Amino acid sequence: MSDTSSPGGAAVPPGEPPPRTAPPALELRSITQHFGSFRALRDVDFRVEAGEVVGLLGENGCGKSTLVKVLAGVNTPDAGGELTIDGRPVPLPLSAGQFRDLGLSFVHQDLGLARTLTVTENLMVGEAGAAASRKPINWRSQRRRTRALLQSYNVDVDPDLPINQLPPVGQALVAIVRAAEELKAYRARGDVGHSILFLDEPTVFLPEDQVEFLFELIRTVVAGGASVVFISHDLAAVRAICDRVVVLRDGQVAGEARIGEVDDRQLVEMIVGPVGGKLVGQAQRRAPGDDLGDAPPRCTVQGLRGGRATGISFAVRPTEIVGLAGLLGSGAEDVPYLLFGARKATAGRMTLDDREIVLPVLDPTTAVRQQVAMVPADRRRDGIAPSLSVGENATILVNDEYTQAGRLQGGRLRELVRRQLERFDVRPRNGNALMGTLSGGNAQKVVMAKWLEINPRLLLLHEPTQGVDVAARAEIYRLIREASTGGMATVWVSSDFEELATVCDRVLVVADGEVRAELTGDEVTDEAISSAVYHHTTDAAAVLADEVPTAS
Ligand SMILES: Nc1ncnc2c1ncn2[C@@H]1O[C@H](COP(=O)(O)OP(=O)(O)OP(=O)(O)O)[C@@H](O)[C@H]1O
Repeated sequence: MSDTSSPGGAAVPPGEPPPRTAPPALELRSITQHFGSFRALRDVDFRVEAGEVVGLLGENGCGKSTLVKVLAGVNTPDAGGELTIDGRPVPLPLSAGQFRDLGLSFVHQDLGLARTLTVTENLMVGEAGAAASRKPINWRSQRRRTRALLQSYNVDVDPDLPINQLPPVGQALVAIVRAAEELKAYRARGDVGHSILFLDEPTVFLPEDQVEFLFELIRTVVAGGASVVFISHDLAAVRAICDRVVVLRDGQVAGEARIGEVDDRQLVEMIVGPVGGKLVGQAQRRAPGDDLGDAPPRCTVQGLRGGRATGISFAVRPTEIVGLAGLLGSGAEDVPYLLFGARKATAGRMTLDDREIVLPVLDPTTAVRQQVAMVPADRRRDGIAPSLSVGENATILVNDEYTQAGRLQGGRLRELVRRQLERFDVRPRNGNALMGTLSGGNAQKVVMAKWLEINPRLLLLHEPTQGVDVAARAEIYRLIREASTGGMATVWVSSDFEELATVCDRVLVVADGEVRAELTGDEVTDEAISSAVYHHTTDAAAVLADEVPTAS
């Protein structure tokens, strides 16, 4: 760990802390934040030097988003905290929208887009608000400008589509473009101080092949003289783009380091404490000797069509975890939704044990009745009810089993929730907390708990560990492996090939809507999956423009 001062102006090469010559671009001191009696932040000091990319790391629920929301004017911290920007004190709390005048710009975890408005409408929000003119909006020229703007960032989304009809990756790219444009507009005012872009888990929605887009954007932002705060659980991404990391644990600063001075194990130990290092890279593959034998398939899928899938067939045996790997647009990401009936298949049959399911007429209610579970990628939209309690969310699918003479058995349900929160290490361990107040990763753990409670025969997963911290991720791998020993068949779709290599018994490579290759046993490695995916994809530059919506 080092003194990580750096100068004003230029980007700092990793591992070389030069002497400090200018005040930090931003400095927070003694920030404490209570929510009721719960203390989410305690005496946090945090600074960002000019031209620096700072990684803000820590376990799910440690307070990263809470700190960022203090700067966004969303949270009102306790009295006593201080903020300086370019050495000038700025009184706290900040008012809503004040961040724009301070040169701060945000991509929040929930992206902060107006979901029912179009891409064009979202990208002009700031501009329209700033323009005092009362002239009617010329939509045709707005759309043209939006298209040109998106093109300048190499983002291929339809300006006329409402945000909620874009896939998560498209939504994330729009939010990132909007934030970058806000910074540009601030700098264009001239005679302004430093500017800072805050990215709260931006890689969550970005498949591997889109992450480089984000890095390029960060480099451009820094080259333009701005700084970036990068919140992520993706340590490879942190290592690739950050100069320095600051780690929070339980709402306090647990340490900081220049990225070149710590290896992965040290980084993980800074985040989760000494035990954490043991968890990293721990494969959750089938135990030696526990082979699948010649058990007949539990689930067989034949001729699945819908979305980008043009004829996908495969089988999964009891206890087996089968990964589907493909680039965005390959069709792999459609499979869970089609097999759950969340999106209508145009053709295909699934056999689950001895029951045949005609996929084009399947709906989610029937799927659940057949003990098919699905953890969607976009949990904010499809996975949780934010205004219900954590307990209600976790038990919503099994209420019938806890009802007697038309009345819910409160005591038994509370006991179930207690066990679920314990098993999935959900923090805080409070079943009465509102789901919407949970941190992103903890919300994902509740979604997993909810689905595993129905004892699935078939578990469908789409990016199940996005936004989940490194220790909790290892725990989720273990819990799914444990649940599968009861005979559950699992289909795991992820753009994180390292994750597939860690958990899957077998990986199917999907390209152009079909299964093109199969990797088994020792072939299931990160490198082999990646190479097979690129080898079999004829058009690796899959586009977003004609991407289908992720769920109905
Ligand atoms: N508005 C709120 N009301 C009550 N509790 C809240 C509120 N916002 C956040 N919290 C709590 O504060 C703690 C910190 O949450 P925060 O979202 O900052 O975590 P995080 O570090 O960003 O986690 P993750 O990596 O999972 O996104 C959590 O326990 C969360 O439940």
